[in-house]
Amino acid sequence: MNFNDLSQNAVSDAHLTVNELSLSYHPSSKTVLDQISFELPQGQIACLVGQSGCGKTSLLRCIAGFETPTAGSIQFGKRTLFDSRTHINIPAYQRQIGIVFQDYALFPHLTVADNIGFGLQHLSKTDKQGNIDALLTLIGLEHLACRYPHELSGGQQQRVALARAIAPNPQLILFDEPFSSLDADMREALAMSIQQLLKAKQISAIVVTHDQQEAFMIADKIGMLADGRLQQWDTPIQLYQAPSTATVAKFVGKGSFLQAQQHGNELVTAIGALPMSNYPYFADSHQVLIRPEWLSVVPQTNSAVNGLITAKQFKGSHVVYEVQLASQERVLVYSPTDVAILGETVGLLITHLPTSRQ
Ligand SMILES: Nc1ncnc2c1ncn2[C@@H]1O[C@H](COP(=O)(O)OP(=O)(O)OP(=O)(O)O)[C@@H](O)[C@H]1O
Repeated sequence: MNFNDLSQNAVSDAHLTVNELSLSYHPSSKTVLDQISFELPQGQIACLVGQSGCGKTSLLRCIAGFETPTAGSIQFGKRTLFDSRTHINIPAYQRQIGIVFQDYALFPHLTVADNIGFGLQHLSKTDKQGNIDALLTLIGLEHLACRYPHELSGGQQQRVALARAIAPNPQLILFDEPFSSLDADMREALAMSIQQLLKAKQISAIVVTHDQQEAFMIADKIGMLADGRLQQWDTPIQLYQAPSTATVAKFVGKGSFLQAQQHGNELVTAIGALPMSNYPYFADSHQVLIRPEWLSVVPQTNSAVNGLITAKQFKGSHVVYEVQLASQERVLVYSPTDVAILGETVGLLITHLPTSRQ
């Protein structure tokens, strides 16, 4: 059986729209989700990031149908899954959404093949076996079909969990920290193979992760939550280069904040005047964000802006310098080579112009 046959029932109308979704677990308790709105076109992968307790899992559980939001709506293609105004609330088991949890949640008494085939009871024996074989091939575990979950590694178990979620042919799969119990190499390899698999099948996915690098690697869109509010819903590059709030800027990636005074189209800072349209500027605090790779450490004589190296870390592929400016502000700078020693006075150049903010 060709694996493509599995997607023959897929409808193209699988656009997820979450509109002004709010949630409080108890009427008197605080708002856990506060008017969350975003859209996810079919086949796109979104990652939810944010501090512990910001509401990532709660949002996933609302979409899955495990929690009842206090207000708002969830539309998936032509189907309304939830709408507080019209009192529509499709039960979880009828939402046709796949779910993959952190702990795999495989059935321990079923083999790999039977775990994958669990949601395919409605098919004939031949069709069911065909689907299971195609999925086993897809996840590269044909040779382990008869094993039980406890006889598999963590990565293998997670691949079986994914195959089980894909088997009923959902158009959306929700992942809650799917790779968190795996080691770094395994995480990266599995994240990439799952991304390819989802893309090949045009399955949309929402992935809750603590790992920003993982989100950058697999996401078409990243949603950053803080205190139950969606701070930004954007491409990974935009989130990194043009964070819309200081909260996002502080959470995503590394960087330094410098005081900035706006003069026309420029931001005047201790490292010079910067074109305002290119740099993330937070007007309420008069601060501009400078990423470490936007600057270079050069000999003192090569720049009008000087600073003192106050810290230095060798990271293998690059060196991280902390440079104290005349204003007493400190900036981080990445350098591909080791060019200065601790306590040395160096020059600083702005060598990279971030892409224009949209
Ligand atoms: N069943 C529940 N009843 C009451 N409060 C809850 C319940 N589940 C979660 N909360 C609260 O809702 C808030 C958001 O929790 P949630 O698990 O969604 O956050 P999270 O971003 O997924 O956190 P983490 O990254 O630690 O998993 C927290 O303050 C949490 O204590």
